[in-house]
Amino acid sequence: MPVPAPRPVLLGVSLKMYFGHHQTLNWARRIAELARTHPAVTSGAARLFALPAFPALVPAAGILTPFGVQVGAQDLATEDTGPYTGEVGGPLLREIGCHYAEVGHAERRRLYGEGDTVVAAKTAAALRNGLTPVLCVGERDRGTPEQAARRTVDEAARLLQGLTGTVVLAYEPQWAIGAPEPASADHITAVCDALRGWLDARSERHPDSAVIYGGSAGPGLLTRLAGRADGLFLGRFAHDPANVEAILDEIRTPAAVA
Ligand SMILES: O=C[C@H](O)COP(=O)(O)O
Repeated sequence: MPVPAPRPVLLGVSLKMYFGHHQTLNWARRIAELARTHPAVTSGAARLFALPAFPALVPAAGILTPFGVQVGAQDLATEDTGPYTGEVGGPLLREIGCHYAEVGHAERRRLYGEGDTVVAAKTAAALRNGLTPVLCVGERDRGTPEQAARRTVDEAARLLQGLTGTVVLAYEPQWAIGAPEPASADHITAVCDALRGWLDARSERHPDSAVIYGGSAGPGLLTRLAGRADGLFLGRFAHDPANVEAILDEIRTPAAVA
């Protein structure tokens, strides 16, 4: 039986609300140049995606997608169209070239009161509009890896109940977001292994899905995770493209393996 090809490492970046418009586009140009030239990307060993603020989506997609870097929104409406002032719906996001929509980030839960019902409805909205949800899951308080794994798998199961389609599960322990350091490699791998096992048992419902880690992720972490996560979901440490390059340098390319 042929050996399945290893999954490409998936590196996503959410710019949150950190950058201005021109700053976003300058950053996107640097990332596009990395995607054009870095062997980890050109060999197919790594895939990149970026989630800028809504107004930058169209120009950022114009800069990034020609080099295979997919873009996505940091949020989307539960509804597709109608009288929802200030919201942005999945059909529009799809129309302007989004591939991803992030849902369930801890900041949206904590600051904007989004709970499981809203997060599940946004996940459904993404899937029915052909967008891959980047579904953030993760425990609020620091505990043991076993507790975190149990809680996080339960959360994913709750939020994806009755839904089918490719998803990216972004494991983000809430206590590690905006921190000086990520969670320990042992903690991350225990939870990512549990999420991977859960997804693999549902591969017909959620084909080609990925489990990535976010929460103060930066250079060096992929190496410490030794392939036990499908990639990283980066925040502050991706603001400097040199850090993205350093992370890409950690990924073994087919040429480097041979
Ligand atoms: O969306 C990204 C995560 O919340 C991680 O952000 P951070 O790396 O700045 O902690």
